[in-house]
Amino acid sequence: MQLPRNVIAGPGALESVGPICRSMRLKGRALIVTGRNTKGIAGDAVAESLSKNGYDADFLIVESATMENVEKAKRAARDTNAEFLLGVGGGKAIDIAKLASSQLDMYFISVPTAASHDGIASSRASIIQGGKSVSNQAEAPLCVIADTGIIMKSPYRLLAAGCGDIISNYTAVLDWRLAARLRNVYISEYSVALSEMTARMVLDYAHDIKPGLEESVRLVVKALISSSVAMSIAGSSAPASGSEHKFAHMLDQIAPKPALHGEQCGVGTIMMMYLHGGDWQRIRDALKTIGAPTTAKDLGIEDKYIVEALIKAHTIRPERYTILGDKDLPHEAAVNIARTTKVIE
Ligand SMILES: NC(=O)C1=CN([C@@H]2O[C@H](COP(=O)(O)OP(=O)(O)OC[C@H]3O[C@@H](n4cnc5c(N)ncnc54)[C@H](O)[C@@H]3O)[C@@H](O)[C@H]2O)C=CC1
Ligand SMILES: O=C(CO)COP(=O)(O)O
Ligand SMILES: [Zn+2]
Repeated sequence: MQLPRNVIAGPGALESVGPICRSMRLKGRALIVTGRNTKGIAGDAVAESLSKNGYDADFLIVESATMENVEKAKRAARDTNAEFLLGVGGGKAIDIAKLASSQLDMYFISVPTAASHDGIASSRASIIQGGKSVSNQAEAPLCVIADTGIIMKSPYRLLAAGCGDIISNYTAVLDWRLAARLRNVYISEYSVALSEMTARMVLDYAHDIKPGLEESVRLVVKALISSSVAMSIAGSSAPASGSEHKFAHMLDQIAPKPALHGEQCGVGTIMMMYLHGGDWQRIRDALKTIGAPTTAKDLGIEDKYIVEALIKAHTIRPERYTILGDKDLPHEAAVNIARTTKVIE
């Protein structure tokens, strides 16, 4: 089980990046893997904090979470003689830096600029390989430094997406239990308990998650970290990624303009909860209350892609058995799932 050694979350946390690296006795140059926008939002401030504490740093700008970009990050780290990496930005920059540093045997520090995903502190990296999303084992970050002041200023849409990524733990756990019964896969009850508790916190406090509220940011950031930890305890993403994630990853593959990861996972959770015979209306109501998408229209994705993603979702991570089974869904069944749950009209 691998967990971060230090987790700092609070307003102004970015200033502690340099001092934390000192306290962790890190040596040498740093490579900051970040996005085009997030460099200005946080990357430059991270470099400044490092510099004040005697560290030189180089930047690598990345956009998509592909294996090519992981290789690019590894090359950049070698070319600049970096000795540790920081991922500064959304889930994609963090996953690229996380996997590159694991493969290079280097320390990694996670600096999220948005509360949009639960990969902040996990030991997993979701990377597109051969056109498909693959969940890779990686090392958990040495430290997580989440500046809630910066996250507070990020678009509310990102925070609402993070809630969708957390609420998806409900169906992920149902799928995991199903796979344990049908396929005899290992299940960690500690991980299940943490994963479900985290999702329940967001569901129960949905009314308190609103734009412009510091408390909302704090609640969601803590939930994302504990969901990450549930994955690290399990040693897999099973407690936080099941059929609803397969659906979301398939949409990323086929929709001309996919929505945010967490938004797609939230909509997937409504439909997969219906398939599991659970209270899908409660999931839908909570997402609505938070202001997260609940329909194809909200996602900005045409109905036909929702149906196609449902039919083919089982082909993502075929080794992870879920309620979607291991065959294409009949077209009519997929339409029925999406219509009954009001995802499509
Ligand atoms: N490794 C793991 O355990 C997990 C990995 N993931 C992966 O993470 C990715 C999804 O993460 P996202 O953050 O949704 O995607 P992302 O990294 O593409 O970020 C979404 C957008 O938010 C912008 N952004 C970030 N911070 C901002 C700020 N402060 N102000 C304005 N804009 C800002 C980014 O520039 C980007 O345009 C997917 O690839 C998903 O598979 C998701 C959950 C868990
Ligand atoms: O997105 C995730 C959990 O929220 C990561 O898991 P996968 O990459 O296995 O889907
Ligand atoms: Zn996710």
